[in-house]
Amino acid sequence: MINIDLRGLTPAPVTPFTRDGRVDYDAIQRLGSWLGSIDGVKGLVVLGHAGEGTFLTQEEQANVIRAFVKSVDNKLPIIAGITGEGTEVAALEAKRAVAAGASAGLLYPSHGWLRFGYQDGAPQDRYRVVYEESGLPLILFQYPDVTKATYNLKTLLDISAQPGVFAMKNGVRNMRRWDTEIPVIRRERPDLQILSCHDEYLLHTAFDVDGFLVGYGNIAPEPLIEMIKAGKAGDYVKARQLHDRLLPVTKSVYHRGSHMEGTVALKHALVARGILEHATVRSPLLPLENGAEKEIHDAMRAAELGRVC
Ligand SMILES: N[C@@H](CC=O)C(=O)O
Repeated sequence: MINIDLRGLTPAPVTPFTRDGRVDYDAIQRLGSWLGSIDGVKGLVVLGHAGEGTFLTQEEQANVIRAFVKSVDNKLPIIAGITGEGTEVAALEAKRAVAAGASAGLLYPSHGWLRFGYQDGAPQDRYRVVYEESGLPLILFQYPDVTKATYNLKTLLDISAQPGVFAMKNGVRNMRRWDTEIPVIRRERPDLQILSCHDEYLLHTAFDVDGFLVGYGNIAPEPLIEMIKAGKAGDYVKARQLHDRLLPVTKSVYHRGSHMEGTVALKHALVARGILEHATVRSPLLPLENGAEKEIHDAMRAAELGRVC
């Protein structure tokens, strides 16, 4: 029995860097302790896309997990992105995450699948082996329908029935699939926690989920927690108000050329909140174009997301 409750907001924190590119552990402490202090935040997923997890060395990955565990005083589950390409490599990564104090893992698809697709049964095997070898409880990660790494309904049902899998982060971004598959998954896997990661479509998915697992949770945890509550209550008017309030931020962070740029934008927005001092990222991320920083700060002001420290 896995005892991790993510029914609420689970932000995926960025990894702050110093200006010369080292991991900034003081900033992790500020970010983690702030997020961890907010009622309705249920856990943190570190080393994900927003966390630039694949840009870190193995030693840095372990240290980042440890630093976030410390930042929340061990009171919230710290969940590690597990991204290794090969299944055995991912299992070793999961074992290192356990040793560093992670309570669970968000298991990414093997990267090559994005381009080439996968053999039938390979995703099920990946989840089985990583769990059996590491003992790390796992979140199933559904990639967008436009990628070849997306899982069909049968694969989702198979994986979510396997030991160790307790939640699904769904970012399918195909509303036909969302509308038809979520009810089936709910019916067939009633204990599975279903979390939306549609940063740019949160209003549209809020009514069907147990919570959000999003990079967006770094910068706007308070209204997102309200939106999750409104979704659960079936209160469209309230959810729509929150969506409209956040729209300038959504546009300036997530309507960019690439979802990857969202990570750079998140760091600018965290400067606006007083948590970070600058938006340094690691290659292959690059600084945003001239004017983007001001646009993001203006949007944060318009959405009444001010400094917290
Ligand atoms: N929110 C994005 C990026 C997260 O990893 C997604 O949909 O997967």
